[in-house]
Amino acid sequence: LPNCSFSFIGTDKSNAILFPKPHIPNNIKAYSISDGIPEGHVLGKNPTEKLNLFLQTGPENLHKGIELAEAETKKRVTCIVADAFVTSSLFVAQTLNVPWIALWLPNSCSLSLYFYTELIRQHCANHAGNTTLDFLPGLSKLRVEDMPQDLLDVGEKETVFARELNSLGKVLPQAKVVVMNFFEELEPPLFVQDMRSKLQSLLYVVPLPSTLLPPSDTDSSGCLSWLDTKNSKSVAYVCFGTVVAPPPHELVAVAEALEESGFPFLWSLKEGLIGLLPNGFVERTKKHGKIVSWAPQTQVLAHDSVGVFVTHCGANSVIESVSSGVPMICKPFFGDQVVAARVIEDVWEIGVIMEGKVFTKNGLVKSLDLILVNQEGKKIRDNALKVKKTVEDAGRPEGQAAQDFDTLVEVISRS
Ligand SMILES: O=c1ccn([C@@H]2O[C@H](COP(=O)(O)OP(=O)(O)O[C@H]3O[C@H](CO)[C@@H](O)[C@H](O)[C@H]3O)[C@@H](O)[C@H]2O)c(=O)[nH]1
Repeated sequence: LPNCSFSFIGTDKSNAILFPKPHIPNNIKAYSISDGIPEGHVLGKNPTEKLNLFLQTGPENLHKGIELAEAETKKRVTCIVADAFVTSSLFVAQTLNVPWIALWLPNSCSLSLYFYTELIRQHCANHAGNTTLDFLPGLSKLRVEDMPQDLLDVGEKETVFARELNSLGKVLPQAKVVVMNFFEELEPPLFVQDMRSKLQSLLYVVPLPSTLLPPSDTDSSGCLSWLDTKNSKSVAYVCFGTVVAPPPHELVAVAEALEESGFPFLWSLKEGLIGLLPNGFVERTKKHGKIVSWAPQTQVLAHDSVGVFVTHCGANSVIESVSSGVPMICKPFFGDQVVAARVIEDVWEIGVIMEGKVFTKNGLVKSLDLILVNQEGKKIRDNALKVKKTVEDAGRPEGQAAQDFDTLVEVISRS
């Protein structure tokens, strides 16, 4: 839409990361609003603290961003496209009398939970952890133990972030469009049907097959050339995304498992965490292991040498893994990650969840053996390749993603 102006409202910090990047078209301009973090406040370890502080700033903060954009462009805002859980953006859209388009960026299936909150809470209060939630359309494999804590916390325990999420069942039907960051072709059909019956419009936009995914930043750490020296499907790639980190004893268990199993491994591990690894681990595993603080993940997963992804199941990691046909060993931490892990293990059958959702040396060695070499893992490996094929087909010009993209462009340009 070269004739439309897009004002991207973010915090100073997020804009500073995004906007120096190449490929940003000229008609997108960034405006910064408050991140809600009080001056001098030191953030704790809880990954959602930042979100809570930002969400507390409410609609006034967003209004300020819109005022900045309107003053500079001398144009009126005609449509708001926002992260679904920033629900105050709906109120801003209503005040301005413009359509609200909500983006659901976490793992897609987790959206269902916010339409069945009360039923889920009752079910969880009365059933054991391994009981399935048979009443969830298309997601009857989900279990009580897979339910995000944020969904179950009520009263004083409910954070601002949780409150926003838990209100989505009422809020999202007011969106002109809800956009999923996933492939409709991989969703359980009953889930999609159920969501469509509750929303004005549901579009599946964005991801393309791995070959077309935008490249991650350069391979300055030499991951790809290192992978070139390894055998096909032999390497375990380990990465837990940008937000979470396993507790120290689990990091040690991962290291011990990688050392004991002897499989080649590539580990993207934040610099500050290397000191937590067992003494001498880096030196001892130098021959078959490589640790970097940032890997070009999309290309790593698309590399033929990678045979398994040890992941926290963040939505982008899942998309990148399924696009490349790489089976997963799942260690979800919170929220949508836990739901995705269950879908990976029990719906697509392209991976396994760590027992008890905890890393232990023996547990991880067992899972690596299963996926990389054992005959019993063949079905998982084959399924991962089938899923890759589905994604490739879904990304073709005549596929649903391309059609939904055109529909979204039309909705925005008409508003
Ligand atoms: O060394 C690295 C590490 C990460 N990445 C990229 O960073 C992104 C990480 O995204 P994701 O897998 O979604 O993880 P997080 O950013 O940690 O995920 C947060 O955001 C997701 C999307 O809303 C949610 O699904 C998660 O629960 C939440 O933790 C991916 O594109 C990776 O390719 C790299 O390229 N190299």
